[in-house]
Amino acid sequence: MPNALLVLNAGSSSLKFSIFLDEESPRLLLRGEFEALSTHPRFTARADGAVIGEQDWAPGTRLGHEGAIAHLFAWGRREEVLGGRHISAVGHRVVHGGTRFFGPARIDAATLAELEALIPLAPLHQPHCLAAIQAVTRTAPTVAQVACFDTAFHRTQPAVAQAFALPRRYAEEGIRRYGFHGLSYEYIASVLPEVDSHAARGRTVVAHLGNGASLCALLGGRSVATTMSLTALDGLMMGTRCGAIDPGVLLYLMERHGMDARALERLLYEESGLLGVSGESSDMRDLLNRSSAAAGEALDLFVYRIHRELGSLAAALHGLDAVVFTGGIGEHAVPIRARVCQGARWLGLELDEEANARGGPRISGPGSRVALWVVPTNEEVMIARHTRRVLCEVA
Ligand SMILES: Nc1ncnc2c1ncn2[C@@H]1O[C@H](COP(=O)(O)OP(=O)(O)O)[C@@H](O)[C@H]1O
Ligand SMILES: CC(=O)OP(=O)(O)O
Ligand SMILES: [Mg+2]
Repeated sequence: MPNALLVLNAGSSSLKFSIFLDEESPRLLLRGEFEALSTHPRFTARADGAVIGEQDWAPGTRLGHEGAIAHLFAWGRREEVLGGRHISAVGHRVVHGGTRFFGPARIDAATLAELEALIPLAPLHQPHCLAAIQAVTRTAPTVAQVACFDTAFHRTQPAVAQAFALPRRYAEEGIRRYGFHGLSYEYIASVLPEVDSHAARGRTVVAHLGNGASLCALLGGRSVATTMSLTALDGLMMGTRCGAIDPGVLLYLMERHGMDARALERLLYEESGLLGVSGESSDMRDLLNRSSAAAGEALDLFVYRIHRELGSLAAALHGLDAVVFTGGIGEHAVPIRARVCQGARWLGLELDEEANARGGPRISGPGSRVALWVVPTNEEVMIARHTRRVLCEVA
């Protein structure tokens, strides 16, 4: 009987998990989430859409990643949950792999120390990924753990796409463009040959529009450019992040508002984007239901920034054969997809409005020069595949 692989994607206040059968093509058994880990924790697990596990803690309970992981392992040991299978390995989404990690890596104390040094490059994500790793080490010290990086897929980019126009010594220190959402792009690249073989061989922009948002230019399925860079702040406007910004703005805020690094970090990562511009919400579904002028302006800017960056990636690809929408917004926000496509008609995008309203998968009209698709992403299955491969190589 195959064992089970646990996949963890740790956020600041949530922990998403999936459990796969540990076999050559890992198959999903169940998935779930812990929400509001430090305020009002709630655990839900589903298999085939049906709820198979639920728990609520009292308001004010600080469960944290450690408590959540202990609960998850104890729950998973129940006979009715995994049928007596035990968790043989844990795969983690780790946002930043820096210059050292260009592929998934088995986690040991030395790896963990290197990943800790990258916290300043991903302050919104990396501490939580590492907290989950440490919690698993304490709860289940003998279980093998593998880190799968959001940065790794972009290592195929040409040197020019990875460079900043700064003095060379900074590049040598690792200050360069990395790019993120790589597990999502890798998954899309892996299914693209079945979705659209022409796009898979050709020039495709994938729009991963979620809470964090970025675009990636794929040439023959390999990343050649992306909108995020050293950190997950660059490029598109996001839920609470500003996206690309004139560095002069930061100098001004330091000089005139006396802001230090911590204050700027909070402003740029947590108080900007849809939340900052609307003053109302960071959540796209919520904003689409609001009628205030500020909410409208936030949506206008979100779409405008995608238009600008889409043009930039089409330039990096010297043309465009397909656009794929994915992520929570890309998969579900019908009006946002419509506005993105309408404003990019000059690039050859012709939307089929009915297909878009249905959610695709193909949403381009018959006359469209550029094929348009909606493809749900699956970062978790990518992590499960990598984890298995790394551990099989080691064994
Ligand atoms: N039906 C929907 N319509 C519009 N937006 C949606 C819908 N479902 C989810 N979203 C949006 O997707 C975003 C979350 O994307 P997701 O990829 O799940 O984020 P995360 O980066 O946290 O994984 C939120 O802004 C949410 O409002
Ligand atoms: C890298 C990143 O932005 O991730 P997320 O979309 O999960 O915030
Ligand atoms: Mg995400």
